[in-house]
Amino acid sequence: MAQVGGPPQAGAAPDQPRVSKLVLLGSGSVGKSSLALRFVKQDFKSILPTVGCAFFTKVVDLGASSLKLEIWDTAGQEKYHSVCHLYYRGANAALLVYDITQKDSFHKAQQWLGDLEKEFPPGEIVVMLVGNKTDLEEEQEVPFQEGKEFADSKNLLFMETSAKLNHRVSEVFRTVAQELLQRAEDKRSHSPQGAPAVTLDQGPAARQGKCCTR
Ligand SMILES: Nc1nc2c(ncn2[C@@H]2O[C@H](COP(=O)(O)OP(=O)(O)OP(=O)(O)O)[C@@H](O)[C@H]2O)c(=O)[nH]1
Repeated sequence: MAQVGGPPQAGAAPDQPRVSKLVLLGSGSVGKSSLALRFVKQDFKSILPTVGCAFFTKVVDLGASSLKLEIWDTAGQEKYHSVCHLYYRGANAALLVYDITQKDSFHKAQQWLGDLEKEFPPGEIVVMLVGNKTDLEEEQEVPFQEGKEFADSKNLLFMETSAKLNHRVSEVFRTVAQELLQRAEDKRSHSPQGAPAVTLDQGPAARQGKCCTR
């Protein structure tokens, strides 16, 4: 579990990086907090179950541009499920995390997607399916191909990670950040006056090929 933080800032000054809200969803113990901790603090340790929601921020430097991610780490335990939709309101991106050694957690991630689909029109937010704990490959219950096929069928980005071994963790967040910036850029270039866009509403299909490897 991470520390519960205060409310995030609503926006950023013109010289500040664009701010996007990313929410981590998935069953208890799949490694949501560990992924956030690894990405934000380059750390991995035994952590207690999240209560309610924990909050992190990190500026992702993508060379020519950067993006500030507000990372909302939700509690996966069933008893908190009813409050979780409060956290993903206003999200620009979601990571649907499952544990590759727990088939149930893969099914649960699919249910979370159903919840997101009720909240957001198709393609409005960037969604990545993340199969965590690849270091436990010998116990794998959800093959890579099964995760990828599901992600493809739903037009989601997809990666497998190990928060423990720091395998592909930063790639997950950087890919989502890149996608958010790309969509904002696409939106801006398609708007009649070239005005900066606020709504992010294009699907990731065209760009997802680059991030479907272990
Ligand atoms: N082997 C292995 N263990 C991991 C990995 N990621 C997390 N864990 C362990 O899995 C357990 C649960 O991790 P958390 O990060 O608390 O999981 P969570 O999804 O945030 O859990 P909730 O807060 O209950 O929703 C902890 O004991 C972690 O150390 C991983 O990549 N590999």
